Amino acid sequence: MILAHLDVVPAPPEGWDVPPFSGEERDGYIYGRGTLDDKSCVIGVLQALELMLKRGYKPKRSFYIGLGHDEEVSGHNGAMKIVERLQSRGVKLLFVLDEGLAVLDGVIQGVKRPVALIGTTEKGSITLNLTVNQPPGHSSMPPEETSIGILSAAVSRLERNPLPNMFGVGPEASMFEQLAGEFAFPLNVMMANLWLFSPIISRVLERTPSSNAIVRTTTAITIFNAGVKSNVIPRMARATVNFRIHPGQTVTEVLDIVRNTISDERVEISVLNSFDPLPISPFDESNFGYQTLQRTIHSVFSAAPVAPGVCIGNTDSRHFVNLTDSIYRFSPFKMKSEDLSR
Ligand SMILES: CCCCCCCC/C=C\CCCCCCCC(=O)N[C@@H](CC(C)C)C(=O)O
Repeated sequence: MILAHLDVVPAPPEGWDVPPFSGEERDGYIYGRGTLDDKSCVIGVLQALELMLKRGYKPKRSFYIGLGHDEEVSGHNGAMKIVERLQSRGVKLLFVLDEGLAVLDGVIQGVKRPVALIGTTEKGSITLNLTVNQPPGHSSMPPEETSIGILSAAVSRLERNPLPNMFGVGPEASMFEQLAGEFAFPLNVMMANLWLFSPIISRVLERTPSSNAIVRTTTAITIFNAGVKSNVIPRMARATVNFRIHPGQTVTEVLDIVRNTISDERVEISVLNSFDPLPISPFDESNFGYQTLQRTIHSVFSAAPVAPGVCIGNTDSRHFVNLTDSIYRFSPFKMKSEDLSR
Protein backbone atom coordinates (compact mmCIF):
# COMPACT_ATOMS: atom_id res chain seq x y z
CA MET A 1 0.00 0.00 0.00
CA ILE A 2 1.31 3.42 -0.94
CA LEU A 3 0.27 6.42 1.15
CA ALA A 4 0.53 10.17 0.76
CA HIS A 5 -1.53 13.11 2.01
CA LEU A 6 -3.13 16.09 0.33
CA ASP A 7 -3.52 18.50 3.26
CA VAL A 8 -0.95 21.08 4.39
CA VAL A 9 -0.40 23.12 7.54
CA PRO A 10 -1.77 26.70 7.47
CA ALA A 11 0.25 29.37 5.65
CA PRO A 12 0.44 32.78 7.35
CA PRO A 13 0.50 35.48 4.64
CA GLU A 14 3.84 37.02 5.71
CA GLY A 15 7.40 35.67 5.53
CA TRP A 16 7.24 34.02 2.08
CA ASP A 17 9.58 34.53 -0.89
CA VAL A 18 6.63 33.78 -3.19
CA PRO A 19 2.87 33.50 -2.44
CA PRO A 20 2.46 30.25 -0.47
CA PHE A 21 -0.11 28.65 -2.77
CA SER A 22 1.38 29.75 -6.10
CA GLY A 23 3.51 26.66 -6.66
CA GLU A 24 5.98 28.95 -8.44
CA GLU A 25 9.09 27.36 -9.93
CA ARG A 26 12.31 29.24 -9.24
CA ASP A 27 15.92 28.12 -9.71
CA GLY A 28 14.84 24.52 -10.09
CA TYR A 29 12.71 24.47 -6.92
CA ILE A 30 8.92 24.54 -6.61
CA TYR A 31 7.92 27.00 -3.89
CA GLY A 32 4.69 26.62 -1.96
CA ARG A 33 3.16 25.38 1.25
CA GLY A 34 3.25 21.58 1.28
CA THR A 35 5.64 21.14 -1.63
CA LEU A 36 7.77 18.73 0.42
CA ASP A 37 5.07 17.68 2.85
CA ASP A 38 3.46 16.04 1.02
CA LYS A 39 2.50 17.22 -2.49
CA SER A 40 5.70 15.82 -4.00
CA CYS A 41 4.71 12.29 -2.92
CA VAL A 42 1.09 12.74 -4.07
CA ILE A 43 2.19 13.95 -7.51
CA GLY A 44 4.86 11.24 -7.72
CA VAL A 45 2.28 8.51 -7.07
CA LEU A 46 -0.27 9.96 -9.52
CA GLN A 47 2.28 10.51 -12.27
CA ALA A 48 3.62 6.98 -11.85
CA LEU A 49 0.08 5.59 -12.16
CA GLU A 50 -0.57 7.67 -15.26
CA LEU A 51 2.66 6.51 -16.85
CA MET A 52 1.97 2.85 -16.05
CA LEU A 53 -1.53 3.12 -17.52
CA LYS A 54 -0.17 4.78 -20.66
CA ARG A 55 2.39 1.99 -21.08
CA GLY A 56 -0.25 -0.70 -20.50
CA TYR A 57 1.77 -1.99 -17.54
CA LYS A 58 0.20 -4.97 -15.76
CA PRO A 59 1.35 -5.25 -12.12
CA LYS A 60 2.11 -8.75 -10.83
CA ARG A 61 0.14 -8.18 -7.64
CA SER A 62 -2.64 -5.84 -6.53
CA PHE A 63 -1.86 -2.70 -4.58
CA TYR A 64 -3.69 0.15 -2.89
CA ILE A 65 -3.11 3.89 -3.02
CA GLY A 66 -4.30 5.86 0.04
CA LEU A 67 -4.38 9.66 -0.15
CA GLY A 68 -5.30 11.15 3.23
CA HIS A 69 -6.77 14.61 3.65
CA ASP A 70 -6.06 15.27 7.35
CA GLU A 71 -2.58 13.93 8.14
CA GLU A 72 -1.55 17.25 9.68
CA VAL A 73 -4.30 16.87 12.29
CA SER A 74 -3.63 13.19 13.06
CA GLY A 75 -5.47 11.44 10.23
CA HIS A 76 -8.70 10.64 12.14
CA ASN A 77 -11.01 10.99 9.14
CA GLY A 78 -8.53 10.03 6.41
CA ALA A 79 -5.95 7.34 7.17
CA MET A 80 -7.90 5.92 10.13
CA LYS A 81 -11.03 5.51 8.01
CA ILE A 82 -9.00 3.84 5.26
CA VAL A 83 -7.63 1.40 7.86
CA GLU A 84 -11.16 0.71 9.18
CA ARG A 85 -12.38 -0.04 5.67
CA LEU A 86 -9.46 -2.36 4.89
CA GLN A 87 -9.87 -4.15 8.22
CA SER A 88 -13.59 -4.66 7.61
CA ARG A 89 -12.63 -6.37 4.34
CA GLY A 90 -10.06 -8.57 6.11
CA VAL A 91 -7.18 -7.11 4.10
CA LYS A 92 -3.59 -7.75 5.23
CA LEU A 93 -0.83 -5.72 3.59
CA LEU A 94 2.59 -6.97 2.55
CA PHE A 95 4.06 -3.56 3.28
CA VAL A 96 3.19 0.13 3.51
CA LEU A 97 5.18 2.97 2.01
CA ASP A 98 4.52 6.51 3.25
CA GLU A 99 6.30 9.87 3.32
CA GLY A 100 9.19 10.25 5.76
CA LEU A 101 12.95 10.27 5.44
CA ALA A 102 14.63 11.11 2.15
CA VAL A 103 17.93 11.15 0.26
CA LEU A 104 20.02 13.27 2.61
CA ASP A 105 22.75 15.25 0.89
CA GLY A 106 25.24 16.83 3.29
CA VAL A 107 22.82 16.48 6.22
CA ILE A 108 24.77 13.84 8.13
CA GLN A 109 28.03 15.47 9.14
CA GLY A 110 31.07 13.58 7.91
CA VAL A 111 29.21 11.74 5.12
CA LYS A 112 30.12 13.06 1.66
CA ARG A 113 27.83 11.06 -0.62
CA PRO A 114 24.06 11.50 -0.52
CA VAL A 115 22.49 8.67 1.52
CA ALA A 116 18.94 7.37 1.28
CA LEU A 117 17.37 6.73 4.67
CA ILE A 118 14.24 4.60 4.89
CA GLY A 119 12.32 5.21 8.10
CA THR A 120 11.82 1.76 9.64
CA THR A 121 10.23 3.28 12.72
CA GLU A 122 9.01 6.68 13.84
CA LYS A 123 9.26 8.49 17.13
CA GLY A 124 6.36 8.60 19.56
CA SER A 125 4.80 11.84 20.65
CA ILE A 126 3.22 13.43 23.69
CA THR A 127 1.70 16.89 23.82
CA LEU A 128 1.10 18.48 27.21
CA ASN A 129 -0.71 21.56 28.40
CA LEU A 130 0.94 23.19 31.40
CA THR A 131 -1.45 25.50 33.24
CA VAL A 132 -0.86 27.79 36.20
CA ASN A 133 -3.73 29.52 38.01
CA GLN A 134 -2.90 32.22 40.55
CA PRO A 135 -4.96 35.07 42.02
CA PRO A 136 -5.22 37.92 39.49
CA GLY A 137 -4.42 41.49 40.49
CA HIS A 138 -3.37 45.02 39.58
CA SER A 139 0.16 45.50 38.30
CA SER A 140 0.75 48.23 40.89
CA MET A 141 0.73 45.61 43.70
CA PRO A 142 2.38 42.52 42.22
CA PRO A 143 2.85 39.38 44.35
CA GLU A 144 6.28 37.77 44.58
CA GLU A 145 5.33 35.22 41.90
CA THR A 146 2.70 35.43 39.16
CA SER A 147 1.11 32.73 37.03
CA ILE A 148 3.34 33.88 34.17
CA GLY A 149 6.52 33.76 36.28
CA ILE A 150 5.74 30.30 37.66
CA LEU A 151 4.94 28.91 34.21
CA SER A 152 8.02 30.52 32.62
CA ALA A 153 10.25 28.95 35.28
CA ALA A 154 8.69 25.52 34.64
CA VAL A 155 9.13 25.81 30.87
CA SER A 156 12.68 27.03 31.31
CA ARG A 157 13.48 24.00 33.54
CA LEU A 158 12.23 21.74 30.75
CA GLU A 159 14.46 23.46 28.19
CA ARG A 160 17.51 23.44 30.43
CA ASN A 161 17.08 19.77 31.35
CA PRO A 162 16.68 17.84 28.10
CA LEU A 163 15.66 14.20 28.32
CA PRO A 164 18.60 11.76 28.40
CA ASN A 165 20.72 11.02 25.35
CA MET A 166 19.65 7.47 24.42
CA PHE A 167 22.08 6.85 21.57
CA GLY A 168 23.00 3.19 21.36
CA VAL A 169 19.78 1.81 22.85
CA GLY A 170 17.65 2.45 19.75
CA PRO A 171 17.55 1.63 16.04
CA GLU A 172 19.52 4.76 15.09
CA ALA A 173 22.68 2.81 15.95
CA SER A 174 21.96 0.39 13.04
CA MET A 175 21.86 3.37 10.70
CA PHE A 176 25.35 4.53 11.66
CA GLU A 177 26.72 0.99 11.59
CA GLN A 178 25.38 0.46 8.06
CA LEU A 179 26.75 3.82 6.94
CA ALA A 180 30.14 3.38 8.63
CA GLY A 181 31.95 2.95 5.29
CA GLU A 182 30.69 6.37 4.13
CA PHE A 183 32.62 8.25 6.81
CA ALA A 184 36.30 9.18 6.47
CA PHE A 185 38.92 7.93 8.93
CA PRO A 186 38.70 7.92 11.98
CA LEU A 187 34.90 8.28 12.01
CA ASN A 188 34.48 5.12 9.88
CA VAL A 189 36.28 3.06 12.54
CA MET A 190 34.27 4.68 15.32
CA MET A 191 30.91 4.11 13.58
CA ALA A 192 31.79 0.47 12.93
CA ASN A 193 32.61 -0.01 16.63
CA LEU A 194 29.80 1.73 18.45
CA TRP A 195 30.10 -0.75 21.34
CA LEU A 196 33.28 1.21 22.16
CA PHE A 197 32.73 4.69 20.75
CA SER A 198 29.02 5.39 21.28
CA PRO A 199 29.65 7.66 24.32
CA ILE A 200 31.74 10.01 22.11
CA ILE A 201 29.49 9.78 19.05
CA SER A 202 26.40 10.46 21.15
CA ARG A 203 27.90 13.73 22.42
CA VAL A 204 28.77 14.86 18.88
CA LEU A 205 25.31 14.04 17.59
CA GLU A 206 23.51 16.13 20.18
CA ARG A 207 25.20 19.30 18.94
CA THR A 208 22.87 19.92 15.97
CA PRO A 209 19.06 19.92 16.11
CA SER A 210 18.57 17.32 13.33
CA SER A 211 20.94 14.74 14.82
CA ASN A 212 19.95 15.63 18.39
CA ALA A 213 16.42 14.64 17.34
CA ILE A 214 17.54 11.08 16.67
CA VAL A 215 19.43 10.52 19.93
CA ARG A 216 16.83 11.65 22.45
CA THR A 217 13.25 12.52 23.22
CA THR A 218 13.05 16.17 22.21
CA THR A 219 11.23 18.97 24.03
CA ALA A 220 9.57 21.78 22.06
CA ILE A 221 7.58 24.62 23.63
CA THR A 222 5.11 25.42 20.88
CA ILE A 223 2.40 27.65 22.39
CA PHE A 224 2.57 30.16 25.25
CA ASN A 225 -0.43 32.23 26.33
CA ALA A 226 -1.13 34.62 29.18
CA GLY A 227 -2.39 38.11 29.85
CA VAL A 228 -4.49 40.59 27.88
CA LYS A 229 -3.64 43.99 29.41
CA SER A 230 -0.35 45.59 30.41
CA ASN A 231 -1.52 46.60 33.92
CA VAL A 232 -3.43 43.42 34.84
CA ILE A 233 -1.80 40.35 36.35
CA PRO A 234 -3.65 37.46 34.71
CA ARG A 235 -5.15 34.56 36.61
CA MET A 236 -4.10 31.95 34.09
CA ALA A 237 -0.96 31.19 32.09
CA ARG A 238 -0.79 28.20 29.76
CA ALA A 239 1.91 26.61 27.62
CA THR A 240 1.83 23.70 25.21
CA VAL A 241 4.85 21.44 25.00
CA ASN A 242 5.41 18.72 22.40
CA PHE A 243 7.85 15.87 23.05
CA ARG A 244 8.96 13.49 20.28
CA ILE A 245 9.74 10.22 21.99
CA HIS A 246 12.94 8.28 21.27
CA PRO A 247 12.28 4.59 20.33
CA GLY A 248 13.95 3.53 23.59
CA GLN A 249 11.38 5.33 25.78
CA THR A 250 7.61 5.27 26.36
CA VAL A 251 4.93 7.90 26.98
CA THR A 252 4.75 6.86 30.66
CA GLU A 253 8.49 7.20 31.16
CA VAL A 254 8.57 10.63 29.53
CA LEU A 255 5.65 11.84 31.63
CA ASP A 256 7.40 10.72 34.84
CA ILE A 257 10.59 12.55 33.87
CA VAL A 258 8.65 15.71 32.95
CA ARG A 259 6.77 15.69 36.28
CA ASN A 260 10.07 15.36 38.16
CA THR A 261 11.71 18.11 36.14
CA ILE A 262 8.87 20.59 36.64
CA SER A 263 8.51 19.56 40.26
CA ASP A 264 6.00 22.31 41.11
CA GLU A 265 2.48 21.40 42.17
CA ARG A 266 1.16 24.77 41.05
CA VAL A 267 1.80 23.69 37.46
CA GLU A 268 -1.10 21.52 36.35
CA ILE A 269 -0.05 19.01 33.68
CA SER A 270 -2.63 17.60 31.29
CA VAL A 271 -2.08 15.27 28.34
CA LEU A 272 -3.58 16.53 25.07
CA ASN A 273 -2.54 13.48 23.03
CA SER A 274 0.13 10.81 23.09
CA PHE A 275 1.38 7.65 21.45
CA ASP A 276 4.41 5.43 21.95
CA PRO A 277 7.20 5.09 19.35
CA LEU A 278 6.20 2.79 16.48
CA PRO A 279 7.43 -0.83 16.18
CA ILE A 280 10.60 -1.37 14.14
CA SER A 281 9.83 -2.79 10.70
CA PRO A 282 12.11 -5.54 9.34
CA PHE A 283 14.97 -4.46 7.10
CA ASP A 284 16.80 -7.74 6.59
CA GLU A 285 17.71 -9.23 3.23
CA SER A 286 14.65 -11.46 3.09
CA ASN A 287 12.12 -8.68 3.59
CA PHE A 288 10.19 -8.10 0.37
CA GLY A 289 9.04 -4.53 1.14
CA TYR A 290 12.39 -3.18 2.30
CA GLN A 291 14.31 -4.90 -0.49
CA THR A 292 11.87 -3.68 -3.17
CA LEU A 293 12.20 -0.17 -1.87
CA GLN A 294 15.99 -0.40 -1.67
CA ARG A 295 16.20 -1.68 -5.28
CA THR A 296 13.87 1.08 -6.50
CA ILE A 297 15.87 3.78 -4.70
CA HIS A 298 19.10 2.44 -6.24
CA SER A 299 17.54 2.58 -9.70
CA VAL A 300 16.74 6.31 -9.31
CA PHE A 301 19.46 7.64 -6.97
CA SER A 302 22.21 5.29 -8.08
CA ALA A 303 24.99 6.87 -6.04
CA ALA A 304 23.12 6.77 -2.76
CA PRO A 305 23.69 3.94 -0.28
CA VAL A 306 20.46 2.94 1.48
CA ALA A 307 20.16 2.51 5.26
CA PRO A 308 17.37 2.16 7.81
CA GLY A 309 16.61 5.26 9.90
CA VAL A 310 14.28 6.70 12.53
CA CYS A 311 11.62 9.04 11.18
CA ILE A 312 11.62 12.02 13.53
CA GLY A 313 8.23 13.34 12.37
CA ASN A 314 4.98 11.42 12.38
CA THR A 315 3.07 10.06 9.44
CA ASP A 316 -0.33 8.56 8.59
CA SER A 317 1.39 5.17 8.31
CA ARG A 318 1.33 4.77 12.10
CA HIS A 319 -2.37 3.93 11.85
CA PHE A 320 -1.56 0.85 9.74
CA VAL A 321 0.25 -1.20 12.41
CA ASN A 322 -2.54 -3.80 12.62
CA LEU A 323 -2.46 -4.41 8.87
CA THR A 324 1.25 -5.14 8.44
CA ASP A 325 4.51 -5.34 10.37
CA SER A 326 6.40 -3.74 7.45
CA ILE A 327 5.95 0.04 7.36
CA TYR A 328 8.50 2.21 5.56
CA ARG A 329 8.73 5.99 5.44
CA PHE A 330 10.58 7.46 2.50
CA SER A 331 9.98 10.55 0.33
CA PRO A 332 11.79 10.28 -2.99
CA PHE A 333 13.65 13.58 -3.08
CA LYS A 334 17.05 14.92 -2.17
CA MET A 335 17.24 17.01 0.96
CA LYS A 336 20.15 19.32 1.82
CA SER A 337 20.80 20.74 5.26
CA GLU A 338 19.39 24.14 4.21
CA ASP A 339 16.14 22.37 3.26
CA LEU A 340 15.52 21.11 6.80
CA SER A 341 13.93 24.42 7.80
CA ARG A 342 11.71 24.59 4.72
C1 LIG B 1 21.97 12.10 11.54
C2 LIG B 1 21.01 13.08 11.06
C3 LIG B 1 19.71 12.52 10.65
C4 LIG B 1 18.80 13.63 10.50
C5 LIG B 1 17.55 13.24 9.86
C6 LIG B 1 16.74 14.44 9.56
C7 LIG B 1 16.04 14.26 8.29
C8 LIG B 1 14.79 15.02 8.22
C9 LIG B 1 14.05 14.58 7.04
C10 LIG B 1 12.75 14.49 7.05
C11 LIG B 1 11.91 14.85 8.23
C12 LIG B 1 10.86 13.83 8.48
C13 LIG B 1 9.54 14.38 8.17
C14 LIG B 1 8.50 13.31 8.25
C15 LIG B 1 7.17 13.78 7.81
C16 LIG B 1 6.53 14.62 8.84
C17 LIG B 1 5.15 14.99 8.46
C18 LIG B 1 4.55 15.78 9.60
O1 LIG B 1 4.86 16.92 9.78
N1 LIG B 1 3.71 15.16 10.41
C19 LIG B 1 3.11 15.75 11.58
C20 LIG B 1 2.05 14.80 12.07
C21 LIG B 1 1.36 15.20 13.34
C22 LIG B 1 0.46 14.06 13.83
C23 LIG B 1 0.52 16.45 13.17
C24 LIG B 1 4.20 15.93 12.64
O2 LIG B 1 4.18 16.96 13.31
O3 LIG B 1 5.07 15.07 12.82
